Amino acid sequence: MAALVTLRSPATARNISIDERSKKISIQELNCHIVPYIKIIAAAQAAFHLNPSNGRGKERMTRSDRSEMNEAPHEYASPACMLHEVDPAYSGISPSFATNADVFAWRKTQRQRLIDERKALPVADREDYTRAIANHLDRIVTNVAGKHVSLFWPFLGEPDLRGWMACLTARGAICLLPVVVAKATPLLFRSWKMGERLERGVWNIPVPADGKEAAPDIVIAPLVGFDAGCFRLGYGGGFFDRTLASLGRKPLAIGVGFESQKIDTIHPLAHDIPMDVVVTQTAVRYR
Ligand SMILES: Nc1nc2c(c(=O)[nH]1)N(C=O)[C@@H](CNc1ccc(C(=O)N[C@@H](CCC(=O)O)C(=O)O)cc1)CN2
Ligand SMILES: Nc1ncnc2c1ncn2[C@@H]1O[C@H](COP(=O)(O)OP(=O)(O)OP(=O)(O)O)[C@@H](O)[C@H]1O
Repeated sequence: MAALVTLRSPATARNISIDERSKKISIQELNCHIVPYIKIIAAAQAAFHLNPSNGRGKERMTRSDRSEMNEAPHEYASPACMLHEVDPAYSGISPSFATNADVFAWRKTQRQRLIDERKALPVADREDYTRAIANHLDRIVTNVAGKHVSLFWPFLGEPDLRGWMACLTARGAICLLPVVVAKATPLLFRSWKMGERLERGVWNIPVPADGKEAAPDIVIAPLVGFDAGCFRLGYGGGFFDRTLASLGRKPLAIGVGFESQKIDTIHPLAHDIPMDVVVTQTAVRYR
């Protein structure tokens, strides 16, 4: 089957014919101003179930494709009615779930599994992995004198970076610990160094009793899970997302965890803020 699409520009008419069997497009009289027409060709391809990437499977358009075409990166040609033909990632909606509530239910199961697996790590392995994480962090978190660096008091098998925190303090950093003020509100951060008084916070996590409140320049956030996009799964309170969203000056966000906590995707939702870097015992992943 062949179809003829006539395109009109102010200057002249162009004819584009599409042969569905041979999957070829021929363009007559197209000797200048090609770029505006490429979008229309792609729309026509989609309408005829042709491959928009010129024989390269279902790949998304790459940056070099776009610059070859001298086209703004946000412009895609397929009409909305053909969305089912397009890579589901285009729509920004997780393809595996119908509603956000389904994603939250899935996350709850994943959290439990990941926390159980983390708690089951042999202590000696956890210590080795934590040392490796601290070594990676040493190469990322440099020039800390006078900087506010937020860490965490470990629980449920998280890496224990308190030793590393003492090294940061010795290098002139002001280390902070997060404080839960109330459900569904951003965290506060209070300064703390070894020897200073702690009190019981929510979920019995120790928090600084007398520390000075400050905003972090660098946030080191423990991970329950993470994915290749550096999206983070936490304990389900939404605390770090709310905090990162509310801070006036965005800090460098570093997620830390063990390699076994990597999952294919956390099925990111609109509120999820990715980490700038995720550090495990074996890898440093930049977003
Ligand atoms: N060591 C450490 N300290 C931290 C954090 C952290 O992740 N690690 N936080 C990072 O934010 C804050 C505490 N966040 C928490 C959030 C939720 C739950 C929790 O157990 N929540 C629910 C279950 C949620 C669900 O799955 O529906 C519960 O109450 O049972 C615990 C801590 C501040 N301090
Ligand atoms: N910036 C925000 N504004 C409003 N609600 C938010 C925001 N960030 C997260 N939430 C809500 O918090 C809840 C938990 O979110 P999510 O599953 O992402 O938690 P989490 O990242 O695992 O937890 P945490 O950050 O405490 O470790 C969700 O209901 C989510 O909609």
